[in-house]
Amino acid sequence: MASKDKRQVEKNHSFIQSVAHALNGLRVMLISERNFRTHLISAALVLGCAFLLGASINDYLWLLIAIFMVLVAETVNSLVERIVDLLVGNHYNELAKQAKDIAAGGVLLTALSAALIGMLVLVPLLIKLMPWR
Ligand SMILES: Nc1ncnc2c1ncn2[C@@H]1O[C@H](COP(=O)(O)OP(=O)(O)OP(=O)(O)O)[C@@H](O)[C@H]1O
Repeated sequence: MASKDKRQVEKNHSFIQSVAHALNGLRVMLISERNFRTHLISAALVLGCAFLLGASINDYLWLLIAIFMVLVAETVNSLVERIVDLLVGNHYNELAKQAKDIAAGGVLLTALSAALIGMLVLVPLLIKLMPWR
């Protein structure tokens, strides 16, 4: 139950309403952010590989931390984009550019560290399966 009044501007009245609005935020991310969808698909592929390679609970823990780090960074990036757009609209502004580029840089950092974590977890599992071992 999001809100009966679609134009609600006052505080949420219940925990359920807060969760409903948070879920709506994730729905907006899914619908409007292509990179968020790409990260979700990559995450599903990595978890699928981990399953096929017989990953341990510890391996899944590292992978899940890496995956959620990227997803959270992507939501913060989208949040910054929207706030900047609200403030400056379609006008070029050097601080707006810096704010958006810095937020995107944060996503890049998390994506690079997630790729590193993914390799550190999956490559040893792959090597274990090699016939010459
Ligand atoms: N108002 C602005 N003033 C100056 N530069 C801007 C402005 N809006 C966007 N930019 C530049 O254009 C880039 C892309 O803009 P924006 O982040 O809105 O697009 P996007 O496609 O949603 O990005 P992403 O790929 O991170 O989702 C920004 O990183 C920034 O460099």
